[in-house]
Amino acid sequence: MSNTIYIGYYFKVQPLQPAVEILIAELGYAGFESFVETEEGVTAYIQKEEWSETILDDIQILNSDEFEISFSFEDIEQTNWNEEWEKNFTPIVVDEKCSVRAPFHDKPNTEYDIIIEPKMSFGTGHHETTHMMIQYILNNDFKDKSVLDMGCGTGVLAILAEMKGAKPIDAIDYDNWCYLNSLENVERNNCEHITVLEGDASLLVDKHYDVIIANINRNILLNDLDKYVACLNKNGMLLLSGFYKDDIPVLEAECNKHMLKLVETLEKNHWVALKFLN
Ligand SMILES: C[S@@+](CC[C@H](N)C(=O)[O-])C[C@H]1O[C@@H](n2cnc3c(N)ncnc32)[C@H](O)[C@@H]1O
Repeated sequence: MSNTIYIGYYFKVQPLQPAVEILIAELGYAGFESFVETEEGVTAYIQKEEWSETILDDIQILNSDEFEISFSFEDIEQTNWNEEWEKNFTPIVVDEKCSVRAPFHDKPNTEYDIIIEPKMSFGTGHHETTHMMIQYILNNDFKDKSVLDMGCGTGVLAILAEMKGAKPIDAIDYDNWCYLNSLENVERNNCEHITVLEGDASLLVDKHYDVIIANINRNILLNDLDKYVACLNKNGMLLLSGFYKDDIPVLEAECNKHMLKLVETLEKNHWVALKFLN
């Protein structure tokens, strides 16, 4: 049962802001995958196979004189994850319309109520990129649209798309935990139009979608964009996130090559989300 796959770092930060924001952005670049802001600072998780002893060497803010940052870290056993999660997870509400919560939280008074048991998967709404993608889904028409959620994590975005009337929906993730967790969450939220698939963009053969959502990272998006575009219907919409403001020019240029036009940009704590139309 001691199958360790994550390492948790517990950072104490003083004063908290903007240091926590900057720290999270830098850790994200270094390969850390999920973050929970705490009263003292932030807890950050990285997959053990992405970790090395020098993982914090390039985190500039740790050398800053303006902030005091200390940390400890430990292996997170797979079996401890739920406990960690329950300890740290507070429900989130996006634009007063959509809440993302765990099954043990009280039912909120929002139009959309998503219940997520995230275990190892990214996608609780706490991350800026998930938050902005939720905003895009809330603010766009999904009624009867066919949707691809690429890099689905917990399945949170696919689930909201179904709640907004989309169908059919494919939710794809190459990580086995995310695949299994999305299946669970799809069932938990009584979704009927979502097919969860384990794999990557190579699954996109003979597929066609009105909307493609991909919250992954700069390099994967640049690499797989042509495969997404090949299955985007005419008058389609592409929503991208998982990268920083500085990455916009390169992603926009690549999308423009495929005749996609950038029509909206969202930004939160250095992270961005882009909406393209073809
Ligand atoms: C930033 S998380 C986003 C999760 C969720 N969609 C959200 O918005 O919170 C990125 C997800 O993409 C998955 N992923 C990364 N590279 C991938 C690839 N090449 N193909 C499919 N999934 C990938 C990861 O396993 C992870 O679950």
